[in-house]
Amino acid sequence: MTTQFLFEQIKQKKSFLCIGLDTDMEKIPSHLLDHEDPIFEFNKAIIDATHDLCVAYKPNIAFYEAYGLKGWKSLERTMAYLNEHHPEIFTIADAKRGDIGNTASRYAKAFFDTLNFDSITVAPYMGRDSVEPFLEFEDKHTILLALTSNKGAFDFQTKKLGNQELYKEVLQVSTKYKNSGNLMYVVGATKASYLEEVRKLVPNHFLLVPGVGAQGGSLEEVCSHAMNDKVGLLVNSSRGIIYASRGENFALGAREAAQLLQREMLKYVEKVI
Ligand SMILES: O=C(O)c1cc(=O)[nH]c(=O)n1[C@@H]1O[C@H](COP(=O)(O)O)[C@@H](O)[C@H]1O
Repeated sequence: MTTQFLFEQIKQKKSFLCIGLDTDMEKIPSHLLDHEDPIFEFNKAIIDATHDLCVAYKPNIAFYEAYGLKGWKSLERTMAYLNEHHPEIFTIADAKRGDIGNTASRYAKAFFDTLNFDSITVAPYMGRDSVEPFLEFEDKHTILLALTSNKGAFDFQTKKLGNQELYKEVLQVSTKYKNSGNLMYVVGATKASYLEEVRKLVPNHFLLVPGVGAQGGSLEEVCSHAMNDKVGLLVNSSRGIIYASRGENFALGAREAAQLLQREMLKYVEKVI
C-alpha cells in the first residue's frame, strides 16, 4: 500500500486509528474458548465491529508466537481475513525484528510475502544492512523504533551519541538508507514532548504512535506536536480497545472504545483536509 492511499483512507474515515490485536488467550471472553481457534474468532469479531473506525490493525506477533503453531495459524487466518475482506486497511506486523542482512531478508519475506503484511516494526540497533533488506519491497513499509513508549527508552535512546541523542541519530542516519521513502518511525505517545524534535528531522514520514489508552499517552498532545499536512500519524491503542469490555458483548465494547478515539481524531483530520 502506498502512503498516498493510506492518507486517502485517513481522509475518508476521518481516522488515523490503529487497533492493536494483542490477543491474549487469558483475557478473551470464556465463551470463545470452546471454538477451535479462539484467537481468530476474537480477532474476527473485533475486526467486524471496528473496521469502519480505523485505518490500521497491528497484530503483535508475541501474542501469537506464545501459542506455537496454533498461534501462528491464528495469525495467518487473521491476515487472510483482513486481506480478503478489508484490503484497504493497513496492516502492521509488530515483530520488532533486526538481524544481519541475509537473515533480515528472510524476515522480510516471511512478513511481506508469506503473510502479506503492509509493514513491520524493526529495531534499528544493527544498522543499515539489517534494515535495507526490508526497504527493498515496493509499497511495503519498515517502521523503525526511534523513541519507544516504555521507561527503558531512557536507558539508551535519549543518551547522547556525540552531539545528539541516539533516537535523533536513528532518525537522521536512517533517512540516508536506500529506499528510505519506505520508512516510518515508532515514537511513543508517552514521549509526546519529544515529537517536535522528531518532526524537525522527519517532517514527512508517517509515525506509528503507540501508548494512548492503557499507557496513558494523550492524543491531543501527540497531534499538536506531530501532525503534518498528510496527518502523518497512526495512533495505536491495543488493550484500551480490545479489552474495553470482557463479557459476551466484548465486540460492542471495543467498538465504543474505538469510536471515542475516532471522534477525537475527526477534528484533527478535518484541519488538514
Ligand atoms: O512497536 C510498537 O508498536 C510499540 C512500541 C512502543 O514503543 N511501545 C509500545 O507499546 N508498542 C506496542 O504497542 C502496543 C501497545 O499496547 P497497549 O498499551 O495495550 O495500547 C503493544 O503491542 C506494544 O508492544
